[in-house]
Amino acid sequence: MAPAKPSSSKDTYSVILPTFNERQNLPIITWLLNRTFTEQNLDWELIIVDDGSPDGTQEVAAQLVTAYAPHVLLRPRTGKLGLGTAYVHGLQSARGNYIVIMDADFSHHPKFIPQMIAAQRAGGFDIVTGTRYAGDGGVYGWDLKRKLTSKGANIFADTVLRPGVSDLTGSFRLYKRAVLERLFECTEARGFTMQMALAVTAKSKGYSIGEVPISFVDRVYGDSKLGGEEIVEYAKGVLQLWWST
Ligand SMILES: Nc1nc2c(ncn2[C@@H]2O[C@H](COP(=O)(O)OP(=O)(O)O[C@H]3O[C@H](CO)[C@@H](O)[C@H](O)[C@@H]3O)[C@@H](O)[C@H]2O)c(=O)[nH]1
Ligand SMILES: [Mg+2]
Repeated sequence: MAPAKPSSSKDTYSVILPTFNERQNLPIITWLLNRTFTEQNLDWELIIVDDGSPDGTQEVAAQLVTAYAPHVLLRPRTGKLGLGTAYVHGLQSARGNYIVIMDADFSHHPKFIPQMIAAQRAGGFDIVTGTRYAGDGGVYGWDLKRKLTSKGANIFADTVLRPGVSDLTGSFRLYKRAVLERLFECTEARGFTMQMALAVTAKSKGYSIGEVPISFVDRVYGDSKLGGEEIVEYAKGVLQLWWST
């Protein structure tokens, strides 16, 4: 799909970037985001929600706030409070009418953002989700166990809930701000289950979801924070949603 055409619209895109031990990734992802939005002539901001990373991520973020002023904001929290509440926290400071949620470790590459914006504009979608499991999308660098976990999680949720979204666990998404606010209000899940719960709830409320195939490349620096506990929580979350819808 063609990238979004340069625009002089009044739209503002707020990128919410949760970080935990992303000192090495943060400067490069910020540079790429700045280049991407500048090339597209789009108004943008980056909101870094760091949870007291012991590796010094916040010190790096503070330098980026100065270097990219006024585009970068740091909204730190004192402890590791999880991905879902980090999004909610970041949204409180966002001024954009569109919100991009993504990871800081390059598994979600900024180069896909113009395609997501173009898809949103073309289809008028409430949400556009990056998908690893449709079209040219794919996953690179994961071992077999992680690939099976991810694919299995999607098949499980799709079989139980039938939402018609090809990548339910992916978190690289563009939302209309009002839609995300509404979904946060009516979705209890705040762990790794949240991505799936947001997509399923969105569908049940009649919001439209477009898809853009993405290449998800495993991180080079740092470690994933996904563990066995999150997988059990995910399975419980699918069943709870099934029960309540
Ligand atoms: N602030 C904050 N950030 C966090 C926390 N835990 C993780 N992060 C940040 O959230 C992003 C994703 O964390 P990863 O640890 O890299 O997750 P992953 O295992 O690669 O999982 C990704 O893929 C899954 C789908 O397969 C997604 O479900 C998941 O949301 C994420 O995108 C990274 O930017 C990481 O620094 C936390 O407790 N607090
Ligand atoms: Mg990752």
